[in-house]
Amino acid sequence: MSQPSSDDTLERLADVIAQRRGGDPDKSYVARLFHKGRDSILKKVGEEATELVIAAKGGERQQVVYEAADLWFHALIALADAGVRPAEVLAELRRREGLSGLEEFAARKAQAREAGEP
Ligand SMILES: N=c1c2ncn([C@@H]3O[C@H](COP(=O)(O)OP(=O)(O)OP(=O)(O)O)[C@@H](O)[C@H]3O)c2ncn1[C@@H]1O[C@H](COP(=O)(O)O)[C@@H](O)[C@H]1O
Repeated sequence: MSQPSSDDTLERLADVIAQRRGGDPDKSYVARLFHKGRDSILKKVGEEATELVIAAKGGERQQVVYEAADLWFHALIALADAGVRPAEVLAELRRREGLSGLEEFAARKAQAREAGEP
């Protein structure tokens, strides 16, 4: 049996997060975080990013998976707070597919030079 795609997982999780918004903070972690407000959500994203960095430095594979899941989960809450769906982020990544990061950087630099920016 084939596994559902990761795109479905992010969309389904985003649906659950949207449903929890405005829910009882005593019954739902997501509701509690929304209740605490944007600063708390963004602080959590920063903490989870740092935890992923530490795990990746440590090099323990499974720990990296756990911390990346924590980061993606909290990033989805931040996206919901900003009114952005995962599909929009995935579409942006798809748009960048095949576009070399180095070429994009060089084009941006050239544009800035033409515009007389330092
Ligand atoms: N994927 C997750 C998920 N990942 C991590 N977490 C929680 O995120 C919290 C923060 O993680 P930390 O490592 O920072 O742990 P902590 O020490 O408890 O946090 P702090 O006290 O330091 O703030 C933990 O309580 C985790 O349980 C999650 N909580 C919920 N989900 C998903 O969200 C759905 C809705 O959850 P509820 O809103 O709780 O119903 C669930 O069914 C899951 O699918």
